[in-house]
Amino acid sequence: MVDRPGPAPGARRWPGQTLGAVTFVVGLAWRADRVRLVALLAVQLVAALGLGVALLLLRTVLGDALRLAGDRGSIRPVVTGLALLGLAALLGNALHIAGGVLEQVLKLRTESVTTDLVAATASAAELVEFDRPEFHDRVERAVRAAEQHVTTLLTTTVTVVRMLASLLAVAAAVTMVTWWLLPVLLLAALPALRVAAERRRRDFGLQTELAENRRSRRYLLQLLTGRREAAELRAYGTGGELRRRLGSRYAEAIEKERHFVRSFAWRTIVARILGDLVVAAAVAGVVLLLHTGRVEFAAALTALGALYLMSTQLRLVVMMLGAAGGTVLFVDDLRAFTAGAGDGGGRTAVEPGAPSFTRLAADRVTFRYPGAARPALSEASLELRAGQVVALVGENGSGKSTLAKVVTGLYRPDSGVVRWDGEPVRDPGVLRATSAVVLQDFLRYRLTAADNVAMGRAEVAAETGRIQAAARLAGAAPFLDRLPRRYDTVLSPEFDDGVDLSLGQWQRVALARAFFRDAPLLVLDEPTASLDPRAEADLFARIRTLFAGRTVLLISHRFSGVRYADHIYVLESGRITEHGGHDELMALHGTYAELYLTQAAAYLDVPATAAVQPG
Ligand SMILES: Nc1ncnc2c1ncn2[C@@H]1O[C@H](COP(=O)(O)OP(=O)(O)OP(=O)(O)O)[C@@H](O)[C@H]1O
Repeated sequence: MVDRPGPAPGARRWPGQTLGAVTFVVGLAWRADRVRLVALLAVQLVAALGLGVALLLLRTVLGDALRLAGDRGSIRPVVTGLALLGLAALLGNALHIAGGVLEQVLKLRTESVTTDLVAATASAAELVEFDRPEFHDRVERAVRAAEQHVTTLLTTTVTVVRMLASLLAVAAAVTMVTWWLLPVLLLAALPALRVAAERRRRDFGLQTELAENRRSRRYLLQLLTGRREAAELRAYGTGGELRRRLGSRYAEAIEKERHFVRSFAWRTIVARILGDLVVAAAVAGVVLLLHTGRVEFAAALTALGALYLMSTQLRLVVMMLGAAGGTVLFVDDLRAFTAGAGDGGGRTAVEPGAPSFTRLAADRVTFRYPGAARPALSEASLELRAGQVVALVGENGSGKSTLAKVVTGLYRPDSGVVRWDGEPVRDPGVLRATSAVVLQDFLRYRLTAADNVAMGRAEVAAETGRIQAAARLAGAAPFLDRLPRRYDTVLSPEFDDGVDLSLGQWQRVALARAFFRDAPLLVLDEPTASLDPRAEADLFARIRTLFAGRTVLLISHRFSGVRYADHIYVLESGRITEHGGHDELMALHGTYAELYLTQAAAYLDVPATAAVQPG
């Protein structure tokens, strides 16, 4: 699960980690397209086998050619051998092209499966995770791994399989001549392998360190290029300052990367030279054998060719493993991140006909946001009875939205419980399944109008009739009907034929989404903040008929609507300080009465101080 820290990347030993990452990637490719994966690996093996056969053929052709040169043989076997070599080269090329095509499609399919896995893990994470910077760093790394590293490691794996198989085939072909070439070559690769392992570990550390820098760069770029941001940026002339910040964040990252790359350059050079010295010694060995007459000329020539082939392949393998260093760690990190994806999201679907509650209560709930000095809610209790309209009031930051999110299962309380008909609710998914929320900062999907409504209940077929009915109830139908493509219009000018809505119109669309969800509990967090006075009065006047049969939790600073609620709770610094009906609370002359009269005074032209005087 995402809230498990997972094994610290870089802590496990290199072979185990690499094997784990490769198995994970191959597993993803298998899930994505097993036919292509098997075909691709088969192509690599056949191509490698072909190389070994070609080498043996070369040795025979060379022997025949030397005999022909010494007037001891005929031209026929030479011509046949050369023709067969040509055919092998043709086949090799064809296999190379076929492999490329297979790999391209397989990579895209694997990327799609991996991205979906990351999306599933992020969607299943508890809402509170999104308030932790570490979670965003992990998501950032996971997205990066899904978009780049998984396919890179897949390519590396396929290439390394081909190279290792080629090495084996070539080694098998020359074993009869110079069996000791293989261990010598492996020895030559050792220094480079060591440097690659060290680089891999440090690279991941650097990338982890730079995660926040990358997120901040992405955010700044979004500010500078986004449509929603464009107006305010121009109005305040902030573009230049934001670009300067983007530049300085880039400069920080470049400096760190530059330092890292330089610190490894000389070690890589030394490792290369050491490896080349071992290969040179092997060449000298073959020449010595030829000189002392222990191998014939054709065999020695073939061995030298093979030596060249093997050392190039081995160098490429080491290079690829080195380059795959960070990749392995990123993939390993992704594996830990996505392990157990899908088991933490709980239920969010409203099951038609699901039993509703008679009483839903928050019982002394306390909740603190990650990293916050003080709790946003302290032992807050509230009760919602079926069919009631219950209001939450209080000053900015008093905890109203947080309490609503606890009651609807979006946050788990640190202590206290939510009770359903007296029974503690263990699975917050049940609460999410029972409620529809119109959040203060509701989503504005850059999708069609119909989608914007139907997302209220995405798991059922979006019937046009039901969408339009929900839009009518929310007062959104008149303007949605006038859109160029009616409900099929995309609500964003960033897309062809797309249009934008006014904020008040968007608020009605969000309300329509809640109607479409058709849940027993409705949370309306400042539902009229952007509505005009007539629309606001209309919503409050009709709130009971509109939501008949449902329970409504209303958060609002508009006391004209709040006063008609069945029960009103007043929050102050995360605590419920007063509750009751409007008349009861007015008679108390407490916070509610003060807030109510302050607002009323503004409309009645009465000085607020006079209005809030008791009596
Ligand atoms: N995601 C968050 N991370 C950290 N602190 C938060 C977060 N959201 C809210 N808070 C803090 O929790 C407290 C309660 O916030 P909440 O949004 O519940 O208040 P509210 O009563 O709904 O305010 P408003 O009337 O302004 O909408 C505030 O002090 C706020 O700063």
